[in-house]
Amino acid sequence: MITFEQVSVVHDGADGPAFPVVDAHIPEGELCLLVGPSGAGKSTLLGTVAGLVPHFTGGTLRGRVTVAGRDTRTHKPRELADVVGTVGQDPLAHFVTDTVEDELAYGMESLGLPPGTMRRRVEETLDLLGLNELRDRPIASLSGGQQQRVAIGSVLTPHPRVLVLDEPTSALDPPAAEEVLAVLQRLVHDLGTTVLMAEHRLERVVQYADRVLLLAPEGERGRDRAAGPADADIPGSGAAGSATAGSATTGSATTGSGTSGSGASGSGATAPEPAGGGAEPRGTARIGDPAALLAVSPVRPPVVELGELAGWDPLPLSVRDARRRADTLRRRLADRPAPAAAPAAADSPATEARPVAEVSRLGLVRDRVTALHEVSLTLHAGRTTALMGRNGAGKSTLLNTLVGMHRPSSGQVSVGGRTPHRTRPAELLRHVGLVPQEPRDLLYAETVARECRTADADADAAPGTCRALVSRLLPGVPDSTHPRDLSEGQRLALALSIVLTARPPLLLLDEPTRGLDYAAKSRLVLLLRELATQGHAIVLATHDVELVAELAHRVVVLAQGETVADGPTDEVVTSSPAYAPQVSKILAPQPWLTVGQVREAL
Ligand SMILES: Nc1ncnc2c1ncn2[C@@H]1O[C@H](COP(=O)(O)OP(=O)(O)OP(=O)(O)O)[C@@H](O)[C@H]1O
Ligand SMILES: Nc1ncnc2c1ncn2[C@@H]1O[C@H](COP(=O)(O)OP(=O)(O)OP(=O)(O)O)[C@@H](O)[C@H]1O
Repeated sequence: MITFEQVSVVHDGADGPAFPVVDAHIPEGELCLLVGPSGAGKSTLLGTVAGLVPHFTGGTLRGRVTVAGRDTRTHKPRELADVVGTVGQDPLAHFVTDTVEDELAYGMESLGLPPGTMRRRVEETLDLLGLNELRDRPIASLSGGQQQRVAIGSVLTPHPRVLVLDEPTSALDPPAAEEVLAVLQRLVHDLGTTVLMAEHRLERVVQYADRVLLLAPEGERGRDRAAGPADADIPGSGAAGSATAGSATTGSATTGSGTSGSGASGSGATAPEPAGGGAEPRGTARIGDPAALLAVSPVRPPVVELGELAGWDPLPLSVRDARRRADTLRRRLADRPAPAAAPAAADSPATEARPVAEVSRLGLVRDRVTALHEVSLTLHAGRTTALMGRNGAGKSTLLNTLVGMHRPSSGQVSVGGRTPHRTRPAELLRHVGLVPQEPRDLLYAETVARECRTADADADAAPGTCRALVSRLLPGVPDSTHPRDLSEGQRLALALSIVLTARPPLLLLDEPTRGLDYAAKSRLVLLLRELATQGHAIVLATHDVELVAELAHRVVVLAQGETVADGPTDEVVTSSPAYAPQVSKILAPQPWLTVGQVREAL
């Protein structure tokens, strides 16, 4: 259904191709997961399928991409719209109407479907994605996750034969992500829809994949692991990876396109070329069986890391697979001391008790929607708090209120002794910094280098401070690129670095791991732990349960604007399967939450 023949793309002004050569076939009725590190070229490759690359983005496309027999170089996106539905990384950029219901109907209207059919599908989709209550709402007033659901719904209603999805669950709460993936699986199984999807949170999606397209040349795994000192702490680093590498290379050596979805099939057997910035593509991408390719992938979910640590062969892809094999590991762990209650930084007694912000009975009404109700919270220096809860629960609203973007409707907010909405921004900057859900909102300059210089100057930091932070979080972010052209993960790394340059005593991060691969996430964890030990208070609004398990001392769960749980991380995350990290689900009732903790205990 989708065929890539010797495909590569060079962006205008780039000194080399955006990804390794892709030569692969994805049969009808399969879900193919596109896997690769941040900046590996996943979005670019997806763009070639919908015709966005090169028609909208410029750049040079080599080779041939066909969808349902149509060449995407000679067919404009509009001429592919009846076959391909696309959800990009930034739903706001793609909305064409103002309200939820209109947006769901828009694609069908353009295709001229009968009104009765449109009506029925809009209703079905509103139910399927839990959007019924929001049907009349202006899209601009929705939370990030609510918008992402609308974007997904709007491509489902025309029933395209091919769906191209770029991180479709990145802003979704864990139960919503499961619901969306179940819907996609039903389309694949019952209607024969073909899905090509990029996603960083492999723990959410890999068990649904019929095959994996790995956008990292052979040998990349070894290089990635050996990269830098920060990588020492990355789960699974070390020599074990090479032991399983053989099984997957066998899988990728056959050519052709199987239709069964079982076993490895595909192409990519040509000898790997050295990676690097030259004009030649960096090796060849591989397509095949998910387990075989994840064994050699530079990015792998915790369940695979745990499987490798325990020596399981084949490696498990789902919690269920892993639980079946976990008896021996549980016995080995049974007499080991439980991990320390706070999984992150060591407490420093000097800073521990000092509150840096106080929220007291905060209420906030926005356009008649109660976004927050009677929320009380004290944030202490040196502590990391995770804010969790379903899409629309009020997490972003709370963070935005702490930086003065909203005036409380009731109650009080105080940050560093100031009332945020009455404090001048330049003054407030010295007390609190926010990395917003959409990092683009922070970026104004023409190049990465200029953003960094401005950040250093604004924060009175030594020249080079911001740039060093960017490189530490995500090596390889180019200096001269316009922030608009960065990959999602690169843009986030830049926005984070800008805020961190000012070293605010209270650091707020709204969904800080969207677009970040596991290695970048591990580096972020190290950096934030370091800041917590130095006495910064950190609040993360996130749906990433694995990040929470690694980092947070405390978890606060919001539901419909109210606090419904507030306690130590291990207690809160294990009390509900929706918030439990993979390791905890596999080893429950034992207390381990992360692969790192298990490795240390063994
Ligand atoms: N229009 C452009 N001009 C120049 N370079 C670009 C452009 N678009 C993307 N790039 C570069 O191409 C590379 C691949 O970007 P892409 O967005 O495809 O990666 P990705 O795998 O989707 O990353 P992420 O996981 O972070 O979303 C990056 O280095 C990015 O900076
Ligand atoms: N401008 C607005 N007008 C009306 N309601 C709004 C507006 N902005 C947000 N809301 C509503 O306030 C509630 C809280 O939104 P908020 O963005 O804080 O949620 P969230 O917990 O961060 O969600 P997500 O996980 O999806 O990012 C939601 O019901 C949202 O639809």
